[in-house]
Amino acid sequence: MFVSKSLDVNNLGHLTVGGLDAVALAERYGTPLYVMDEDLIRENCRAFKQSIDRYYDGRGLCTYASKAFCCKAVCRIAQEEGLGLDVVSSGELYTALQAGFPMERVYFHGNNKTPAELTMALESGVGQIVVDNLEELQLIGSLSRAAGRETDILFRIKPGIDAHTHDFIRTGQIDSKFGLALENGEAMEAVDEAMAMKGVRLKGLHCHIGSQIFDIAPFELAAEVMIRFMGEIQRRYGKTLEILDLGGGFGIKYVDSDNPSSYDEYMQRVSKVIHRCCGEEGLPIPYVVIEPGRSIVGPAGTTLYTVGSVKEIKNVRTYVAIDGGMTDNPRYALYQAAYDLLVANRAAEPKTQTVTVAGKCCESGDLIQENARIQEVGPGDILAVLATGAYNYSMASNYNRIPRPPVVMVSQGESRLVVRRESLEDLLRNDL
Ligand SMILES: Cc1ncc(COP(=O)(O)O)c(C=O)c1O
Ligand SMILES: N[C@@H](CCCC[NH3+])C(=O)O
Repeated sequence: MFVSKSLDVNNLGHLTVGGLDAVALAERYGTPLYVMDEDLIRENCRAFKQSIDRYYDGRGLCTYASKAFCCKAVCRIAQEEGLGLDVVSSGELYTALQAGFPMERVYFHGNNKTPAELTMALESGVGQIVVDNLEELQLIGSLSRAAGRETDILFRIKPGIDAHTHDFIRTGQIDSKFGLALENGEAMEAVDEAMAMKGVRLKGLHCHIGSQIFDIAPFELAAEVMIRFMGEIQRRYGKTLEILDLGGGFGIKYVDSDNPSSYDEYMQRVSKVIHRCCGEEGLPIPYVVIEPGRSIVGPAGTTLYTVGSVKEIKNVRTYVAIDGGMTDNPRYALYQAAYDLLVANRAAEPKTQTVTVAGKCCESGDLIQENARIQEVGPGDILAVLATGAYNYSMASNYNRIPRPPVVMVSQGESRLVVRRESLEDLLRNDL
């Protein structure tokens, strides 16, 4: 009935998230409110971990891509579930450090890491740095040598694959700001430089072909391209790379028409390709890393808003205005992302009208969804937007000086605050 198994309807006809009444949560914590089902996050972590253990005989790692939703509580969950962590900035790294995340299981990504970020990563003992470009390679080399150490690196490779997803979240093709291309030789040039360089140890390769991808075929193709390149490196240098990081990108169900493949099927099919290609190239099976973000936290999140005005413009459309908007969920404004929504206090009723849900920012494009089917709705109702656990809180802003909403985790029938609501004083904390 719902896009996420976290959701249900109780005998009051209210939406429940992780078994708790959404209307009661909205009353207790206020709106807008992000609610995350901790049990579902843990279930997703375990499903990925078990799968990778099964297909690679325990020689692999599921790292959680923290960009999807980063706070101390989620880093602790990833740690407790035995996952690694993908970070892309000093802020995400700092969050992981403050959460006590084991640094050897951290992979540091990013297409333009600053010298300060790289220094912080080296000083914190980050396990692997995923190098994006030649300038970064030089920088890591010199920082490592100055510190009298050797740093384990992977190269981010563009496998030249065009995955079917929104243009802004496609990253595997040659025209991408991320990584080193194979076609024009720059990836091998980087390998040559790394092999000759003191201060770095080339441990492996990484690719990430995009996000919200439903087909398994482009992932299989990427794995094959990467193993072939590992074979080339082996023949050129007699060096066997140990790690193959295949990134994340697995699609989730936002609306009924979305039909994601099972993650286990993805793992099985990709591992088959890896086993076959390694056999053909005469390579041992590498330590395989994956980096799901959206698929771990996305389905676990629900955002709750209070409806303010309902503006019916005859023969045009009906705007339902909420007390949040693009500041807590910019995904419709950015990608026209589809979401399922409902009136949480009338969740059992049929959806009888079509509305546009608008935020409160001074911006006409501040919409959460257009032409959304929804129950009868009026001022004071609680509107729920479903499957908002990924790239909502983490992409929130303070535009119009709107404070960011809090995050509540629900687990085993209890709720707890894991990120406080920003206060007006918080908004001024850096003003002089
Ligand atoms: C390098 C890298 N790894 C992992 C991810 C996580 O992707 P997703 O949230 O789609 O699983 C991303 C974001 O697309 C990424 O850029
Ligand atoms: N932020 C994007 C995805 C980018 C993934 C990060 N590389 C989204 O909301 O879909």
